[in-house]
Amino acid sequence: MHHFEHRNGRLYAEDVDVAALAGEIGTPFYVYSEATLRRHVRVFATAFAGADPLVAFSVKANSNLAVLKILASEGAGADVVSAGELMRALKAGIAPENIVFSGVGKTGEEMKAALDAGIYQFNVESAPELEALNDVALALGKRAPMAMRVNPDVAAGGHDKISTGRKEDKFGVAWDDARALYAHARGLDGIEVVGVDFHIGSQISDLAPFEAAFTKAAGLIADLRADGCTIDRLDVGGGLGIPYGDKTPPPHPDDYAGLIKKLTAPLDVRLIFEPGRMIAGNAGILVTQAIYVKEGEARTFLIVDAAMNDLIRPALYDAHHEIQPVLLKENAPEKLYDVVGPVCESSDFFAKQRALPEFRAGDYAAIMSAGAYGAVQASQYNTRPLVPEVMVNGDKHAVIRRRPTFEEMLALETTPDWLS
Ligand SMILES: Cc1ncc(COP(=O)(O)O)c(C=O)c1O
Ligand SMILES: N[C@@H](CCCC[NH3+])C(=O)O
Repeated sequence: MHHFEHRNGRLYAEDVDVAALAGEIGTPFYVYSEATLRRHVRVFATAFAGADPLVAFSVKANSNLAVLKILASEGAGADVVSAGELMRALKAGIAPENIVFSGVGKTGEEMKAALDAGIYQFNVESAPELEALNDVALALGKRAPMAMRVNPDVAAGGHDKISTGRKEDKFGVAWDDARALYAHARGLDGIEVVGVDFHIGSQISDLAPFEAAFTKAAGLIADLRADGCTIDRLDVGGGLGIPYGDKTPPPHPDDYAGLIKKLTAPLDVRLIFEPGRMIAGNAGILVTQAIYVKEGEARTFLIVDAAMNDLIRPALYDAHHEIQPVLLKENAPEKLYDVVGPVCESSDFFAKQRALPEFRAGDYAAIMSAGAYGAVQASQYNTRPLVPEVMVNGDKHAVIRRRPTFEEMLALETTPDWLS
């Protein structure tokens, strides 16, 4: 069941008419479906009923407090990568014992905040980070629960810029160093070794890399246990791809969960998942309005009011997003468009040479699958206000982040006194 679909030629977000919403909110804006978020996070609860995995939503994918609150109400935890994300997760009501902290550059201050909060686990990514965590924990008179993020050196991920599990990527501890580093960690009084962690990339389109990484991790767990480490947890990261409408769809989340379940059954570990895109990606769309249709010499440009600063995925990763008219017109001819924004960059595009039903200035368009890595990666480039985010639930809707005023956008800036 899809929560963004046309009924009688009009796009609905659940039971909310998107064109009416656009009239009320003003374009561009993001819309999220609460029902979709809930359905996606329940995949794990269903697949692992009775096994009590921790589903730590990767907050970087969509960090809006309302989104986090919805996921928290489903029992989800959070995977955070900064003090800011930690603060959001706690504020949304996610219990500290359901929070894991990832990232290659955690600062001492961030470690302290997380230790004070009493989070579940630090995923440590290097030898110097391990020392720093030990020092911070000792200074607080605490022991930091620690899993090492190991780099299994498997290639996975939809795009070079989002691959993370290869030797040349900055993430994780080199496979060959892991065992020695764990042995060292065991001797540190500020560290409590609890598990093993990997995360191999994002928008992964088949299950083979997960199986490869998992098989290596299982071997490591056996070695570490033989060395005398207590390994009770395995964090398998995130990374499962979602259908964006261009390529063969990635495996269904049920199949992914099934594979992990089968592989981990003999291991006797508590599983931690860090899904981001899988939960939020297809729970959101970006609604925009055509400003002009420009007939160029070689192309027809559909110039819309959303831009790369609102959704940077096409510019950054050549990502494909489906584009749909919000209101379908009967017998509209198809035309080839470059769909672009108003920002002064050639990389400001949403689609190139895309066949779409004919658009006119003023028509609304929906950029699909924009719920993950959309609003969170937005900027105010060209002094464009961050666009509002709206949550729908059945026929209800609420603005969950409003558009800032220009005064608010400038409020942090001051002119040096020698200029006044
Ligand atoms: C450590 C970690 N966990 C989880 C995720 C979430 O990934 P995804 O949105 O692909 O599920 C990421 C981002 O790739 C990450 O870096
Ligand atoms: N931001 C990327 C995914 C990166 C995942 C971060 N760990 C995307 O939009 O596809």
